[in-house]
Amino acid sequence: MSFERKKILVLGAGYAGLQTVSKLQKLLGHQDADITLINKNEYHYEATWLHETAAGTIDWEDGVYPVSKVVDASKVKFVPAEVTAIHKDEKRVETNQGDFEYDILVTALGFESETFGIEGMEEHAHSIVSPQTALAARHEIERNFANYKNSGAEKDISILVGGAGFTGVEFLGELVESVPVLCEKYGIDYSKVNLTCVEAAPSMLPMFPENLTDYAVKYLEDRGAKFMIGTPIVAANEDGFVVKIDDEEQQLEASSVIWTAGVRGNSLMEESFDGVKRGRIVVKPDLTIEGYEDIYVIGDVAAVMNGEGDDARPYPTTAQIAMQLGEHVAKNIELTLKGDKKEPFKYDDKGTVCSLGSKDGIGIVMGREIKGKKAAFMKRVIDSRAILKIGGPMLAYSKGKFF
Ligand SMILES: Cc1cc2nc3c(=O)[nH]c(=O)nc-3n(C[C@H](O)[C@H](O)[C@H](O)COP(=O)(O)OP(=O)(O)OC[C@H]3O[C@@H](n4cnc5c(N)ncnc54)[C@H](O)[C@@H]3O)c2cc1C
Repeated sequence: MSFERKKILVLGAGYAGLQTVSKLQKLLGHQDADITLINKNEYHYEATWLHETAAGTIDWEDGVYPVSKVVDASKVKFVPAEVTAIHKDEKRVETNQGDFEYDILVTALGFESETFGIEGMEEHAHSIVSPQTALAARHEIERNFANYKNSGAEKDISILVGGAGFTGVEFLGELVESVPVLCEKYGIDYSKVNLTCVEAAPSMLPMFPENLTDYAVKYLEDRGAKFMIGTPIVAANEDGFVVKIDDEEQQLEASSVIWTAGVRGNSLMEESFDGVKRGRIVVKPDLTIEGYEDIYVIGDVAAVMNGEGDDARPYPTTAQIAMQLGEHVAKNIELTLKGDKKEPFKYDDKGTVCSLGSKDGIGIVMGREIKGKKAAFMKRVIDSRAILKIGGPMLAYSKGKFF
């Protein structure tokens, strides 16, 4: 391939950014481009495993690996740095380690917590959006058990989970596994622990049919979880959540409060681009943004539209689509460098599996409903496949969920 050597800058080493780099280094030769990857940490974390870290069913190190395990240093320069500003008209990115210029930019800065302005939520609730926040939640949960007997043991241990969406349900699935272990470790009767999930919407897990949702609820209720569905949280405070029941505000007391009900795209997006809503910008079918042929936006900071005109709706932001977007951007960059036309992105939805701890789950895979052990097995396949696709067989062997 012969063409002018362009500077390609990739921001973020999550599923989208790291998949872009992994594919680019396969598609391009050493002399074809200057590729730089910038990420806040030296490591990549499996964001889809964070609820496991938060509940304490895995160690946080299990869900992370060094970015250097994926990056071919002869083709890609990896810079651990925090992006602080994107100057789209100057083709320049500012970081805490200096400025970087680019010809082609791939923005893949991922998600952060969204509390929808609920009073006190940011201050009083833990979120599950990074290894650090997940670890903080886990430590607080365990502290309650460790201190239970010293505290006079008058009150039950109560854990409140805000949101019965995908993350909330997966987190509860882990909690019903880890809490009995904590009870045993600290000599506490399981009946002294309350696990309550509060959800504003009248139903939960809208991506699954009712029979699968009912299965998940029964599985979790049988193991001690309680659900308060159709119950809006109006505030969080040091005692727990304030909820609205029959138009009356009521305090729910808790020793630990975890908010799982909202994520948004990185807030750097609003500061850098126009027309950004909740950290997400609408991308064109070729995954660039309007007016900027050389800026690709992918992963949780992108609104990738499904359909056309007024009926168009963004696809849900998931790791599955983030990885497909990363691969597609790498292909479009290769095409551009060769002087060819970029191709439109087509999403291949392979389905969704929601885990209920390590041994159970529900899901729809290739259009077929699954539940129980089969779903748990499928989840391990999906988790390990992500590592295989990005990092290859050796990394999947050391970090995947089968060995
Ligand atoms: C608990 C949980 C369970 C989930 N389960 C599933 C699931 O089962 N299936 C599924 O498909 N999806 C799931 N998701 C959603 C999925 O994790 C996200 O859609 C996915 O992580 C998005 O990938 P991304 O690459 O866009 O962003 P991210 O994974 O968020 O990666 C962004 C990267 O950018 C870095 N970064 C951020 N800001 C800066 C900065 N200023 N400077 C430099 N670097 C920066 C971050 O450190 C990170 O490495 C789950 C999410 C959570 C929280």
